[in-house]
Parts: sequence; C-alpha cells; structure tokens
Amino acid sequence: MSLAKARFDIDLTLRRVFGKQSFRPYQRDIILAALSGQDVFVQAATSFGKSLCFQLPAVIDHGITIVVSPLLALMTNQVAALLAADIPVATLNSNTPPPERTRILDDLRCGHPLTRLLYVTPEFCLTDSFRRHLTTIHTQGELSRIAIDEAHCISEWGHDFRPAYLHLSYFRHTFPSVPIICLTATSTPTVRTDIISTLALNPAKLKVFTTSTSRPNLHYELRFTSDATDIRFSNFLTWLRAIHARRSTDPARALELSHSKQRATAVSGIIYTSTRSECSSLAERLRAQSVGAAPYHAGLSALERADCQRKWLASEEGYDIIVATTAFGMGIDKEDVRFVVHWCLPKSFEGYYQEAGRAGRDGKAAACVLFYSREERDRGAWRISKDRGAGAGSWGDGAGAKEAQGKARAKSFQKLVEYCEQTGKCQHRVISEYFGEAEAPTCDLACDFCKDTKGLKKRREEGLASEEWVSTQRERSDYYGEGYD
Ligand SMILES: Nc1ncnc2c1ncn2[C@@H]1O[C@H](COP(=O)(O)OP(=O)(O)OP(=O)(O)O)[C@@H](O)[C@H]1O
Repeated sequence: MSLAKARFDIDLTLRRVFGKQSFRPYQRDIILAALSGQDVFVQAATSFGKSLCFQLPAVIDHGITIVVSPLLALMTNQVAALLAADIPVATLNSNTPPPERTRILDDLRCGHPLTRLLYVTPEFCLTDSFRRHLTTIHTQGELSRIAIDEAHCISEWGHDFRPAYLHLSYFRHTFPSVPIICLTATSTPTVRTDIISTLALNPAKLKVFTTSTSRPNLHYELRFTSDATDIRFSNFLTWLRAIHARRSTDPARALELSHSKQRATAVSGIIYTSTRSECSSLAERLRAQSVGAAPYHAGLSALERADCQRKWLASEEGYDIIVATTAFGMGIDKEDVRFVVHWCLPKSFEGYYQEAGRAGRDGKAAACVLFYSREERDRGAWRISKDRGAGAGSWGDGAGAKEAQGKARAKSFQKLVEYCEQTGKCQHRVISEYFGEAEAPTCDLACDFCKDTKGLKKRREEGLASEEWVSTQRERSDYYGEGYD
C-alpha cells in the first residue's frame, strides 16, 4: 500500500470504523510503521491506546492479524468492543463453544479468512493444528501480521512471565516475512532486550517507540496500616460513602445523575486482594454493607468470571466494584473506573503500575489507593525468598539464570516497598524513574507528596507498626498466612 493511501485510509478508518476523532500522540507513526511492513516494538503508558496500533492496520490491510494475548478476560474485553464496531473478529480459546470453534476454523481453513483479527493464547499457538491452519493462510498470502499484546509476559525478567510465550519465535522462524508488532506498558530496558531476542527480531530493522509511563490524571494515594490496627475496611467504607454522598448532595451533580438515570452509588472501581479467600470474604463484607461488590478470581468457573466481568463492564447494579486477585485486570479497558484499591502490597512494581492503570482511562481524575503495612512487606519478601529457594517461576537454563531472575523479582518488590516507605519525592516521579525515564513527569497535586508532604510523613509515622513490633511478630509461627494466588 502506498504511504499516501495509507495516510488517507487511516484517518478515514479511525473515524468511520473506530469512531474516534483524532489520533493520540505517536499512534499515527506507530500505525504507519506497522503498515509499511516493519517490525514494531511499542512501550507506552497504560491506557495510551496501544490496541488501536494493531487493530487499525488489521482493518485496513488485507488478510488476517493473529493477536497473541495472555488472558481470557482481556480477549473477551477486546473482542466485544470490536464486534460492537462491526469488525469481524474472533477468539479461539478453551471457552470457545464448539459450533463457534468450527465456524472460525472453517474460515481459516479456506485460506482467505474473513476474520480480520483472531485472538489466541500463547498456549494455543503451540498446537499443531493451529500451526497447520496458519501455514495454509500464509501460503495464500493472507497472514498479514502478528501482534503480541502484553509482550512483557515473554520475558523471564518480566512480572507476568508465561512459559508458552518463549516459543513465539516460531512466528519469525516459520514466516520470516510476516511483520510482528509487540506492545507493553511495563518493560524495563532488560525486559525489552529480552523480548526482542526471544522473538528473534532483528534490532537493526526494528522500529521502537517508547513513550512516558506518566498518567497525570491518576491520584496516587498511600494509606498506612498494620496487623494490630487494621484500618482498611472502615477507612475504605468511609471514603466510598463520602464519594456517594458528594454525588447525591451536590445539586448540579444530582441533577446530572437524575437526567442520565444513574445511581449515586454507581461509582466503578476495582479492589485487588492477594488471595482468593480474602477476595471472596471482602466482597461479602462489602455486600453486607449494601455496597455492590462482586468477587473475581481463578477459583470461580469460567462462566461465573465472564458473567461478573460483563456485568461490571455494563455498570449493572450490584457490580460497581470488582474485588479481584491478579487473575483480573491486565489490559482490561473500562473507561469510567474511578478508583483502584490495592488491599495488599502487590508482588512487583510493574504489577502495581499495570493494575493501577485500570483507573481513569477516560482521562478524568481517578484514585489509586495502596494500603501498605510493614507486616505485609515482610510476608511478601518472605514469599519471594521462598520461591527463589525453590526455583519457582524460573524456566531459564542453569542455576545462574534462575538466581538472576529471582534477584530481578526481589528488586522489583524492593522498589515497590521503597515507593511506599519514602516521603521525599513525588510518587509519579518514583514510578517514571523505575521505568528508566529521565524527564520528571507532571504532577498537579496528584500524589500524597505533592498534595501534603507534612501530612504524608505524619500519617506514615502514626500508621505503620514500628520495626521493633514487626520483628517480634515475625517470631510467631502463624505470622505467614495463605500464599498469593
Ligand atoms: N485516538 C483515540 N481517541 C480516543 N480514544 C482512544 C484513541 N485510541 C485509543 N482510545 C481509547 O483509549 C482506551 C485505552 O486503549 P487501550 O485499551 O488500547 O489501552 P492500552 O494502551 O492497551 O492500555 P493498557 O496497557 O493499560 O492495557 C480505549 O478505550 C480506546 O478505545
């Protein structure tokens, strides 16, 4: 396709098919690079609009784009949005009903598929039958592009490593002329290098786009707690009720809500917990207080999870808040999420950034609240060192690689602890420095430090158990509870 035609087409397609008025910064350049047949690497902030960078070329180009995606919830989310825009897309995964599966496979088998984007898991890409179908499509010249979403899952140094991702070099080795685009919000320089080499991409020919991780509309808040004086439930409930009250008592807001037939309690949010049992019990406690909360974790059936996700996305009554483990969230796009609360300390810095990034995707202000306690810090550190001892989560060859991966995980967690303990720097800045950015991001009173440094120091001093108290608790045999999900 000529560049001039592509330029014309992408503007038209953006408006007509995707219903967006204009490109966000860098999107046009990324899309043109993809359309020109280059391999592309995109690292950009959560909610940047990375999906459009492979979806739009897939709609314009001939043939099919294969999208490798790590989570069923994420695939369902994207497929539903594309089908709503009348784009022929499909997903093949363990939940696909047999008649739908047959229909999709028939479409692939014909060699000239009507499907523009096919979402699959990395595990599905390992199957012989799928590979045979891809070869048929490629022989007909219809395999137009491979998109690897959440590409940090490729790297053993990344926070969400999935072993099946390691085999994705199959695409480059089997179909050397088919361009690859990979996208992530959370790759450190080491992870980036690893992704590129694992996928067997040629760095000299690769077009790399890296943009700031900054999300200025997110208000990062730390709340300090301890095992002895656990303030989380009452603190959260008071905070939520104050938001509901403001919505119903402010005359202008109340009028607006009544015009749009919205409930004052329809404030969408996510609470992340670390275990399934905590997830279920917290949702139940909130429901007992008339808060519309529903649990989402890997212990529920696929049907239950899909139902919960659908109702939350549709803002149905009773589903204002999803209480989730990390089984939910990566890449999920709901524009009006007004808060993300971390009930416990996440396992990694990247995990925190990515989960908090579900908030405020409409660009309006949203709160990212993290409850931090020193006991939780110690339990997290203990789990990491236990995993390191057992070599869990490591697939590299040799003890040296395992040790290095364990170190990387411990370092990421340590950086998150420093983020919580420090009171001397803007929280937006700490995040951007973690991802290796030199430029300080804008923070318009959108973090504890910039809003009220003195108050932050005071709350930290008063809220956290002293190191001495924590060390006596450590001696107790019941100190380390249920493991992370
Ligand atoms: N040019 C645009 N104009 C308006 N909205 C856009 C544009 N591009 C993308 N969006 C919207 O921005 C939202 C976020 O996009 P997307 O889900 O692709 O983010 P992402 O970069 O993949 O983020 P994450 O890494 O957090 O998953 C979506 O609702 C999408 O429709």
